[in-house]
Amino acid sequence: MLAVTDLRKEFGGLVAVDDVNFEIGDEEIVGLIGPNGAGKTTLFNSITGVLEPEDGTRVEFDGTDIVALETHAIARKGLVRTFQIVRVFDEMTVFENVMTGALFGNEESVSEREAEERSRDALEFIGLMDKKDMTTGNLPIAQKKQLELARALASKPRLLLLDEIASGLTPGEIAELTDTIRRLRDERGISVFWIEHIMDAIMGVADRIIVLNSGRKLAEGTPDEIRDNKEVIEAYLGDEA
Ligand SMILES: Nc1ncnc2c1ncn2[C@@H]1O[C@H](COP(=O)(O)OP(=O)(O)OP(=O)(O)O)[C@@H](O)[C@H]1O
Repeated sequence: MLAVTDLRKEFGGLVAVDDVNFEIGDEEIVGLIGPNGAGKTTLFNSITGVLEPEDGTRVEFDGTDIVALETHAIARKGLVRTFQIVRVFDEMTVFENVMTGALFGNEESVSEREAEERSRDALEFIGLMDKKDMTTGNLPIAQKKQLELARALASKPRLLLLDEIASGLTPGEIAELTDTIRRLRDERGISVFWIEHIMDAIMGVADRIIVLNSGRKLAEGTPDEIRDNKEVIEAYLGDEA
């Protein structure tokens, strides 16, 4: 579904992402972890059109080169992301927020009625239907994150990029969130590529983990393989020292 080849991004003399290669398949949940400054956010930004990667980088989504495309054009193709800092519109209701995803996230134009149907479906799937008329600014953080997921779902994604969606949540809220993410894959066939610092959140649900360190891919494997990987452990210990 997503094939990234020789992804490179420099800031002045600093190589933030250093010729990284990987693929994400259909109905797969892939975690992206690594110490602070490893290049995770830069990698996400380079895939989603926020940053322009260096020449030689190839990013193919369903066989189409998306490197030169703008963020909204990439989203319309079905590659949708959430942000580390939640970006819902606080002054709108929950339902209005989800409608923005349903109306603007799709390649084909969607009627108001169809958008409303998709929004209702997304809110029901995520479990937020009873909050649909609330002003978003009044929601607690866990529900704002659910709302971000609902809005993304309403735009009919094929691949969802999640940026530290578990941060700031209690263990109970994290368990609920990971359950929702697993259902997105199992029941809706959506692939997930997920940056996360909270290991308990990502290790329990990911099929595969990619580890970045100093811009390079340090390791890739199942959660169990990554937990036992000496180089990965050392990279994290170095981060804490
Ligand atoms: N806009 C920028 N200009 C210059 N340097 C940048 C910019 N954005 C990121 N960097 C640098 O690129 C490197 C990778 O940063 P990035 O934010 O991608 O790491 P990260 O793995 O997401 O870190 P964290 O886990 O702390 O969010 C860091 O050295 C960072 O200082």
